[in-house]
Amino acid sequence: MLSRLQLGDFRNYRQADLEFSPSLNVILGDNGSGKTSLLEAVYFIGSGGRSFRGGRLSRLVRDGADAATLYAEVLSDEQLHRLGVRRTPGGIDAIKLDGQTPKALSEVASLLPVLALHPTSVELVFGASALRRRFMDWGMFHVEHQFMPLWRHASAALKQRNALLRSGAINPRELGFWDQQLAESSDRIEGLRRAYLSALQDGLKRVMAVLSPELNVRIQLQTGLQKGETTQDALLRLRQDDIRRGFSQAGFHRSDIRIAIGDVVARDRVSRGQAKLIAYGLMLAQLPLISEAGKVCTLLVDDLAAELDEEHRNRLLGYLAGTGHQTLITALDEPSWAAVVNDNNALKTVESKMFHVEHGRLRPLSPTGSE
Ligand SMILES: Nc1ncnc2c1ncn2[C@@H]1O[C@H](COP(=O)(O)OP(=O)(O)OP(=O)(O)O)[C@@H](O)[C@H]1O
Repeated sequence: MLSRLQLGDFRNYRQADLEFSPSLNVILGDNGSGKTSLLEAVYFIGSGGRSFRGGRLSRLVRDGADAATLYAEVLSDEQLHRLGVRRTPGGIDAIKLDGQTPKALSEVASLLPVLALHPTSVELVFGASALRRRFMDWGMFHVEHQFMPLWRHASAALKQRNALLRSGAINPRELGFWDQQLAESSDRIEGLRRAYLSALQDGLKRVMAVLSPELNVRIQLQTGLQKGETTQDALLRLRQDDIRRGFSQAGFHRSDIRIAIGDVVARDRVSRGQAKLIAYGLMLAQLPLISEAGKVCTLLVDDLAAELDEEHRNRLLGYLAGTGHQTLITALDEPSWAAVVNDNNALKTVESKMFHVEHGRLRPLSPTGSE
């Protein structure tokens, strides 16, 4: 979990220094004050340098500054780690973890599992399959030791096979070799994903019973293979077409999660508000699995009220209050947050810290709201 964060020239922050609560942290501020940017900074560290909002990453650097700097103290496995990152508009140009220089920020992503619950999370239901693959692979990266080496091996095999397909001079024995490498590693990844989704389905049932009991959400791995077919069979079946197209159409990189309400695919059935509850439910269902792996997640919750009616918002807040994971949540001002707490008994007993942000300047508030 995140203990401390210092920002320099990140978005509209010149300088900020915050010490977080291990449970609930409420970030208050008007529109455009810098709430989302703060969550974005945390996400940047935990996701290996990504942002959860669209747009160019070069914009993370404050206008007119040369580089953004982030320093984080992260508690993982009861050890405090110190991480420093510098990002210029061109990319990350320096990383230090406990005095050492890792090759990439993604190498330290396992220290800080972050999940961002924000308005565009609905894309998990409505968007492209790549988002759902990234979603399940994120969970497996954190809970399944075998996953990352397997994924690297499969990615290397896919790259080699695609390069060969495009080379114009295909040696059938070489192609057969990469078929086998890609097929074997894909089948093993799919096996792990299937087991992961099955565990997730159990958790999802419990979360949805709180968030939205009327939605009977079912998830299932879709491999794109025909009935009884192995990945090796599919690669052979699609070989000529793969050669024509110059890429591999079967393998771990083509899987998807089928999200259904009863028997109907969710994207054809649900409203945006319902899709948001399903997406949040899927993310929150990962938390018990993260806990079982001995890790604590940092949840970034932005613009919670958007598209949710009061009842569902309160159900969600009630659930968030009891996860046992660290949460950073945004709200407009103290009266609106006080009203939320007033409606939600579970929030009253959670140990929390509040911060106020105005034009990129942050200050902590005492629990009563006065400075
Ligand atoms: N590179 C940058 N340099 C300076 N300011 C920036 C940069 N990128 C974004 N901003 C500004 O930072 C401000 C904070 O944006 P942010 O999205 O964090 O606000 P917010 O508090 O989440 O607002 P809302 O409540 O409307 O969602 C905005 O005014 C935005 O224009």
